[in-house]
Amino acid sequence: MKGRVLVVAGSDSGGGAGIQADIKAITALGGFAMTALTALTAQNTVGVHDVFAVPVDFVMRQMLCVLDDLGADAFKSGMLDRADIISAVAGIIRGRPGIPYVLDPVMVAKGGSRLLQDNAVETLKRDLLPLATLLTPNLPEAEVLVGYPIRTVDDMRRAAMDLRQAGAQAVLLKGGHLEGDVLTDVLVSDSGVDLFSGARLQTRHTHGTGCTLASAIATGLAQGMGLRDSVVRARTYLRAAIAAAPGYGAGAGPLDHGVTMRPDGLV
Ligand SMILES: Nc1ncnc2c1ncn2[C@@H]1O[C@H](COP(=O)(O)OP(=O)(O)O)[C@@H](O)[C@H]1O
Ligand SMILES: Cc1ncc(COP(=O)(O)O)c(N)n1
Repeated sequence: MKGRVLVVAGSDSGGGAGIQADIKAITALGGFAMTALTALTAQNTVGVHDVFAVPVDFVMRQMLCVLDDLGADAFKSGMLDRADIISAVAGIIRGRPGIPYVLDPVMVAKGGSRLLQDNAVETLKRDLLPLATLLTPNLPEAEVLVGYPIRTVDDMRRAAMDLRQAGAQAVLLKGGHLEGDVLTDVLVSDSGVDLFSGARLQTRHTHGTGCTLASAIATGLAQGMGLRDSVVRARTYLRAAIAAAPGYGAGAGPLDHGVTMRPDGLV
């Protein structure tokens, strides 16, 4: 069974987002997670308190070691921190065109800390966007990438189409940051436009939702599922994990990534 996902992202010591969320989500959906760390954050549910950068050569070492030996069925990237890391990661992914790649353009943590340097956005657009099988921006990230405000689902549809024009093969623009009781994610791919809507779960425990969703989708692609089916399963898993959130911490708490492993947790 295929299902090896190589994740390039940062560590969240609080266990709710970043590499920790990625490993948990991939495992919960039956995949095999491998990792290349770009940065370590001292982080909890309240915010990012410190960042320790990993040198770019060591990020590449981690990726190449894994690829030379274990191999991968999908790539997923999250916090890339700096422009030099983005260019290096792009070089490695570009050399393996058959492997699907989910690009989560992480820029700012929920608490407001920057997880990508300002000068790195242009590099991300130029080097990584054209390699993405799927780009998964949230609303603020999509605004930075397209350069105009996004206030409605129609705006989301337009922005997702523009980002596809900019080079991503498909775009899932996530609507969690839009006000309202109903949340809509917009998928634009070569099959057209798909809207996924659902009731907003009333909770403050949404730390790591973006990381979790992108890794869950990458797992589906690694396992040989189609893009739409991967998105549908990932959203079902994400909702179950949000609904079962344990409520840890004083801020935006983590999800229950292990929900699929409980007798009553169905995906
Ligand atoms: N309260 C919620 N209830 C249900 N789904 C949510 C909730 N908050 C976020 N989501 C879903 O989680 C995913 C990521 O959310 P979003 O907040 O848009 O991105 P990010 O976590 O990257 O900031 C999206 O699929 C969104 O629809
Ligand atoms: C290391 C790391 N990577 C990504 C996120 C974004 O997650 P979120 O937007 O859900 O806070 C984070 N907080 N920390």
